[in-house]
Amino acid sequence: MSKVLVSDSIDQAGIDILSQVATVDVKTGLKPAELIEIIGEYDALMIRSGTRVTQEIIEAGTQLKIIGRAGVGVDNVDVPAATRRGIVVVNSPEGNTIAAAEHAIAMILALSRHIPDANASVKRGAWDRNSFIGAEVYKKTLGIVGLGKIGSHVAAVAKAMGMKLLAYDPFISTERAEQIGCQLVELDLLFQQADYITLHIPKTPETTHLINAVTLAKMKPTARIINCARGGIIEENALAAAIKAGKIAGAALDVFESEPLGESELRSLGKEVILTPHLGASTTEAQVNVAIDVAEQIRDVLLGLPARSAVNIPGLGPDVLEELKPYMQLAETLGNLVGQLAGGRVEVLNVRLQGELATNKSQPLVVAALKGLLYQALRERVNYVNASIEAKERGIRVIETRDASVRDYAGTLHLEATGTLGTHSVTGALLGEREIHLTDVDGFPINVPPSKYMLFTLHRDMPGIIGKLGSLLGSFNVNIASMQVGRKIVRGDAVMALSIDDPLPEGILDEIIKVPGIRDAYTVTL
Ligand SMILES: NC(=O)c1ccc[n+]([C@@H]2O[C@H](COP(=O)([O-])OP(=O)(O)OC[C@H]3O[C@@H](n4cnc5c(N)ncnc54)[C@H](O)[C@@H]3O)[C@@H](O)[C@H]2O)c1
Ligand SMILES: O=C(O)CC[C@@H](O)C(=O)O
Repeated sequence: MSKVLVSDSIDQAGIDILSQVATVDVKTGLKPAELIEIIGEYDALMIRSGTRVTQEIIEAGTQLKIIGRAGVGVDNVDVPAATRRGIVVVNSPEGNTIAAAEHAIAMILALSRHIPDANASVKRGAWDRNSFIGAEVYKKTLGIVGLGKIGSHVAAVAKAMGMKLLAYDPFISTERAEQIGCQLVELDLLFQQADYITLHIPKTPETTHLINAVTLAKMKPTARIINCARGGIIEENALAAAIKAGKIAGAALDVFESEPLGESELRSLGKEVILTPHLGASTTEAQVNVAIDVAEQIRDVLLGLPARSAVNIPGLGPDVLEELKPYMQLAETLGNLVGQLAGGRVEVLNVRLQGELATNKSQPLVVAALKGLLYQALRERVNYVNASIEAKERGIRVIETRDASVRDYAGTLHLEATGTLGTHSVTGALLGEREIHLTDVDGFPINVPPSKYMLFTLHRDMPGIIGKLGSLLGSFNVNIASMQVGRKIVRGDAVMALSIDDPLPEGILDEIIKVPGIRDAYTVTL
């Protein structure tokens, strides 16, 4: 049975799902060294934001197949390191959207009405109504930086509160922003006009320290900043200094450059600053959502099924996957076949996607073809996650072409591998939407379903050659299941494709190429 380590607290609903297929150990609060020591026993790791999955941990996780992040951000996982090791990284892109958006709204209101400090003063026994005069949000301008899932929900709620909405997001259209009720503006204008600025962007090199001394100086002295996105988007010392100097009115932060928050100027500030310990996703509903979402994906991957929200398998969303599944199998089989025909080190793989495959949605087929191509070298170590990287590291150049015109099939895939021992090509298609057929080998038309053990010959089309090959195989006790010859002209060059019941015994290939008329022979195991 597989073993799953859960190293941050997650909802029981997730544990129940994992327990269907694995032994689940919940060990929270592990130090990095403790995690490194035990991770080698586990097939899957499930985390929230508390565990930093570094390259060292990934390398120690020799059995790891999947890392599941019960939440959106995967910035606490070294995704490139996981990708190189062929480990799928999955998240829950939508499970905590509402929770995080509502936390941002709560921060806006709490900041405007000084709720945390007013509450604390009453609990201390005071009845001070003069120190907590607030501000209304009605008719104020909210600047939303990042109009994705969370930013859009914040917009909807803020609109209902009567706020005017400005947004900055270079990756969404003006029409989309208008649908959400936002005016899309440049970042500087948003900084200059907003009474509240709320951040809903990922932390990337471009967004790191987006809020700094220079950008803070552009804001109104009455502006308040809310960050429920990621620590590090705001330069915290510059923010504290701006608030102290009265350059802006306040800030509410849920996330910090370093978590847990250590020594910080922000802690010393008064009611103009609200700090929460990364609670954006901490609702019962969101925790159930993300735990189920991610546990289901871990369960599926451990059962050999694909994950629906893998962050490191390009273009393999659930719809695409469903549609492409039979073609993925075709691509993998053809990759494996052409890799074995090519023999030595492959340097260039030409992938031609034809007919209905000539769309951008077919990108995962190239990955599947590479996975097949590298299977002989890497066996189970190659998968959809690392196939492209492994190919690149081996210097395999992939050339992709698309051709919408195709005659006999809805879609065909043609692979041509050029390597140290020459060039070989195969073409395949699906029959009845699922059954794989080889339709061409090295330019010779054939029509055979691939089988586990196959023999291909390149020979001269002449009387008696099929009989001679049949007798030779018979003398080695090799049973032929099917045989087909593909030729372009009568008595010219031809290809023979044989399905055989067992692997070809050692040494027989040398005998086969001694048969007059046979120029080459290749055996493959698929
Ligand atoms: N506090 C929490 O507990 C909590 C919970 C959930 C999500 N989050 C964080 O909230 C953030 C938003 O999450 P989401 O689910 O809405 O993500 P999302 O991918 O749906 O939206 C992010 C948006 O940011 C935009 N964007 C990217 N780079 C940008 C840039 N340089 N400038 C402006 N816009 C840019 C993208 O176009 C996208 O529309 C993420 O950082 C996520 O990790 C925090
Ligand atoms: O695990 C958490 O509670 C935080 C989650 C949040 O930051 C996310 O990115 O989804």
